[in-house]
Amino acid sequence: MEQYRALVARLSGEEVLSSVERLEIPPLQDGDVRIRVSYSSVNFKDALAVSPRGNVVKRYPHVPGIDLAGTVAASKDARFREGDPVLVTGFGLGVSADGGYAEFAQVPADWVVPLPAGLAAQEAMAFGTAGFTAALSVLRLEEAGLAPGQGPVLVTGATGGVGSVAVSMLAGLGYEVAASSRKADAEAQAFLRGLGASELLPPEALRMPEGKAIARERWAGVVDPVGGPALRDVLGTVRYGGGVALSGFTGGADFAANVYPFILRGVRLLGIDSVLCPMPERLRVWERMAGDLKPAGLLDAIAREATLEELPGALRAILRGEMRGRVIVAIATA
Ligand SMILES: CCC(=O)SCCNC(=O)CCNC(=O)[C@H](O)C(C)(C)COP(=O)(O)OP(=O)(O)OC[C@H]1O[C@@H](n2cnc3c(N)ncnc32)[C@H](O)[C@@H]1OP(=O)(O)O
Ligand SMILES: NC(=O)c1ccc[n+]([C@@H]2O[C@H](COP(=O)([O-])OP(=O)(O)OC[C@H]3O[C@@H](n4cnc5c(N)ncnc54)[C@H](O)[C@@H]3O)[C@@H](O)[C@H]2O)c1
Repeated sequence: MEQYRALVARLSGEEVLSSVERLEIPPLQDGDVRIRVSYSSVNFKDALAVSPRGNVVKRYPHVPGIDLAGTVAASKDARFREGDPVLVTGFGLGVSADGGYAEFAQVPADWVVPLPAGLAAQEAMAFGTAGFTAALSVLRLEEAGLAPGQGPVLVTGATGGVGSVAVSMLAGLGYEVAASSRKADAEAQAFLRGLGASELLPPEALRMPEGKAIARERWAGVVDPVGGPALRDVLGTVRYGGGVALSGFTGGADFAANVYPFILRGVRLLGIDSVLCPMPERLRVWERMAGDLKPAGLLDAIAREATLEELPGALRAILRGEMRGRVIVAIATA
């Protein structure tokens, strides 16, 4: 029986411990595709998947990794053939099913996206779920009427995965980008300027004046992977008719808001879900990511590589809010 290397997360008392192990390739079920993984990536959700109270994974041992890119090694679905370059993000990958931190993965064909022309596997994983979420946020804002020239677009959590890709995509499309980050060091500032942000703001600068229910209009649109209580202030400063694409909760899951931005300015709160995004839209988003949404410095400026062995450290760092840009995982086949 052929073996493959994978990062395996196991419950040990109250802790989840991860290490690289050799596993046996299971038989391929009807309707499934076996993928030889070349790259994966690191997302906030991957860190939750190896956290005992992360609420993402229900059973261990488990192979995490919500993203993968590679080639089809075997297929029991007529849509895919051996050698096809493909990618998978979301659905149950790395959550209900073993994920991309492995040399091989087996998934339902319904989860598989053909790698779009113009995108290498490495680039697809420099995007990964975070980049897909940034792209979906931009698309939803465009659908709500956002266009360059309307005023600054705010990106929160701007040095993180979703945030940094969003800054880069928006700047590339010609938007004026204001980047909000807790990281005030020179390196983080240079990183954000390099991605195309023209204004840098600490989270405190987004607060509405004390006692105000709504404040001066500032943002033509907002990409918000941070969420939490600060969302009230963000909503209160969106320009007439603008949208807020809300994707994350690094700042908290709960927020209190009032009705004024919605009923006085027609502000729209746009929920962003990358996980179950239906396949026709998923394919459209990836086409845009291989085209006009692909940042010039995707691999050089935003992403850096890690090995399977380096993953536990990278997962701890993202949970502590220390991530800058994207980490792609190079999966070497033995
Ligand atoms: C890609 C980036 C990310 O997605 S990062 C987000 C990672 N977090 C998760 O996946 C959330 C995991 N779920 C949870 O933490 C809890 O279920 C939350 C959402 C807090 C709700 O808890 P609680 O109020 O106790 O309700 P519950 O667990 O009984 O669920 C209520 C209904 O909601 C559903 N639900 C749960 N999780 C998800 C999910 N990830 N996607 C879609 N639906 C979800 C449950 O299935 C349940 O619905 P039903 O009763 O089964 O119909
Ligand atoms: N809705 C979706 O489909 C979807 C998809 C991808 C990510 N997400 C969510 O988006 C968020 C970001 O994911 P990521 O992979 O980019 O993570 P990341 O760690 O790369 O980025 C998160 C950023 O938020 C910052 N941050 C953390 N706590 C903060 C706080 N209290 N205030 C302000 N900034 C704070 C961090 O410093 C970091 O820069 C997560 O909550 C994740 O679950 C959702």
